[in-house]
Amino acid sequence: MSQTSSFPPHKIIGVAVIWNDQKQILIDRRRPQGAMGGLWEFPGGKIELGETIQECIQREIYEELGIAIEVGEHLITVDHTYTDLHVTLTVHHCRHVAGVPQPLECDEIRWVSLEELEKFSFPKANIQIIDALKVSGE
Ligand SMILES: Nc1nc2c([nH]c(=O)n2[C@H]2C[C@H](O)[C@@H](COP(=O)(O)OP(=O)(O)OP(=O)(O)O)O2)c(=O)[nH]1
Ligand SMILES: [Mg+2]
Repeated sequence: MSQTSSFPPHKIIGVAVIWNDQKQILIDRRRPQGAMGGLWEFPGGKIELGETIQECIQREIYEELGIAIEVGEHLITVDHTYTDLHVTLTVHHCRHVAGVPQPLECDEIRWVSLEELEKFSFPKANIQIIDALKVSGE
């Protein structure tokens, strides 16, 4: 029998950098319990079987925040290994289209400018995402 599982487990995550018309980005704070509890992140989640990354991002954002977005350009793909988890974060620029964001699966949400991102604590893998955003925003 073939063995396909590995350690640490690998999660493929679609991640959204959602922009509004004021050039602000939507970030959310993970719930205190569980992995990376209390840290801020860009909303997103695990890809499901048969889904494209774009479909995954659109679905996750509707589930987590109740809003409609347009998924745009790819920003960066980050591979990062935490102690017990390997993640591939595929990050796209997105545009807020409709609905008021609600913290349906997180603790808190905020619209922030690119400069303000520095003030929030993100997981380690996000350093590369934030650097890429700064470069693309220059
Ligand atoms: N959404 C998101 N996840 C991130 C970011 N940075 C980062 O390291 N991660 C990690 C944290 C989690 O281990 C993983 C995202 O998984 P998740 O827990 O939100 O996804 P999910 O709800 O679909 O998965 P699950 O808990 O049902 O297994 O990626 C980020 O900016 N946004
Ligand atoms: Mg999530």
